[in-house]
Amino acid sequence: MSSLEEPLGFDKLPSMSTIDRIQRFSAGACRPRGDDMGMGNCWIEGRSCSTSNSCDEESEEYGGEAFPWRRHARDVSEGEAFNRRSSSLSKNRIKYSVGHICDSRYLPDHQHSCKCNDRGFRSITNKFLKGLPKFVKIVEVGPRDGLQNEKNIVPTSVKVELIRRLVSSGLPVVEATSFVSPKWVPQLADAKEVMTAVRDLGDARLPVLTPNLKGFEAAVAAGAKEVAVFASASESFSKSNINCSIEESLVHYRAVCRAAKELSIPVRGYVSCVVGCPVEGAISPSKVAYVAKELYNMGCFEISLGDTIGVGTPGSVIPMLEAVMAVVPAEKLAVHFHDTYGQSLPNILVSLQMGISTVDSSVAGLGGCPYAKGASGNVATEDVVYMLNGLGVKTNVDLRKLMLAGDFISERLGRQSGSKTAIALSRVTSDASKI
Ligand SMILES: CC(C)(COP(=O)([O-])OP(=O)([O-])OC[C@H]1O[C@@H](n2cnc3c(N)ncnc32)[C@H](O)[C@@H]1OP(=O)([O-])[O-])[C@@H](O)C(=O)NCCC(=O)NCCSC(=O)C[C@@](C)(O)CC(=O)[O-]
Repeated sequence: MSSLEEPLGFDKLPSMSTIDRIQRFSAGACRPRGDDMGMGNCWIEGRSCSTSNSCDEESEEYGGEAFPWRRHARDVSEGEAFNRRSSSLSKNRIKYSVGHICDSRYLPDHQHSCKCNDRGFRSITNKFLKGLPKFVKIVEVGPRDGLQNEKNIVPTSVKVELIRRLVSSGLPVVEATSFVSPKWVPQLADAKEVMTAVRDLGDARLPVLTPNLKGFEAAVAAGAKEVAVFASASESFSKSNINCSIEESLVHYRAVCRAAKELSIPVRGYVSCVVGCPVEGAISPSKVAYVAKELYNMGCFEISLGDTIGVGTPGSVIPMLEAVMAVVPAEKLAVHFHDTYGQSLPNILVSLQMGISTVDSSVAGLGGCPYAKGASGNVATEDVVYMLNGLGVKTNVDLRKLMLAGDFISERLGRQSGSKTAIALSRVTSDASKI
């Protein structure tokens, strides 16, 4: 490990009390709890510790809402089913590939201390982080959003293997492909073959994009059990992306939702250009709220808000979310950030603080929309998982397996991963192997 990767210079620490605080966050002091996959959550949630001197109920000093938009605590049962499997995989993996060299700060399931008996420290973290959810559902969009913009056609077998690896990393949802016109998106012309090959992968939901009834019917015939429709908050982007106005698209999507309801197929709704449009510039939050509400009213079980060209900052994301949350409940919303300006992680953090607990991301930061000039890749899933691990928020994703999936696709595409976490952690591992 190079000195740059040391999180703090211990020699420069001002006082013993600070050292004490840091030790609580270091490998020895911050042992993961066996019963929760090392994702003990008390320093975020301020509760649930098993030791007598550990966190009790949330610090009274910060009993009020840190963020006015915050919804009430969510049911975390959705992720619990993955816990045991991921836990045992993690332990084996760590011993095998990292051995004793790499300390637990880098372990995928590393979670900072449950022994948070330092009231001052707890108060500080509670003050800034108590609105975070316990569990974040990550919707992996790499095989679809990530690959759709690739110029060279990726072989179907590679797409299928990528999906298989992503699923085996514990991701609960992996968007597999799009049943769109092959003239518009040639890269995904093999949607039927991909879906047919992955339809029986057991452990994850595998939604596909369907812009109209034709796409919906083809998706269902290929075995899709969940679909997504994609509208835009920008009129210009709607026309360039799906060749129709926003209102026309909503007519198509109502038809898809009706057909899906008859077959009990869940439909996710996307709204793109929620902050900015490559043609129109800034998009007003009220337009986003309007489209989101229409999609919600027609039966979409979840609305994903896409910053398609990645121009948002917390300064523009907060008012947008506030407008949407006035018409669609926070627990029905997801955020979908492209990382063009490196703003995705702060945007995600602020979204979580506002009560959202579903985040779209793309392995190795793949991505970009063919009809949004200048749009870069989605936020890398590895970076999201790393941040959430550090915050003690559960995802049930095995970071090591996820990184292997990222290596796999990056090698096939002939380029370095777009994930800073993947690059940094592979450097740590390779440095370690020289010792
Ligand atoms: C919507 C259409 C189809 C309209 O395309 P169109 O040309 O207006 O459609 P049409 O109804 O006039 O039909 C033209 C031809 O397409 C065929 N067709 C018609 N529908 C389908 C279908 N489903 N599957 C396969 N073929 C289809 C249809 O059969 C016909 O074939 P032909 O008679 O010429 O041989 C087209 O514009 C299209 O496929 N667009 C998709 C573009 C796309 O996938 N963009 C990327 C999505 S990413 C995004 O939106 C943002 C998001 C979700 O990632 C969030 C974010 O990042 O912010």
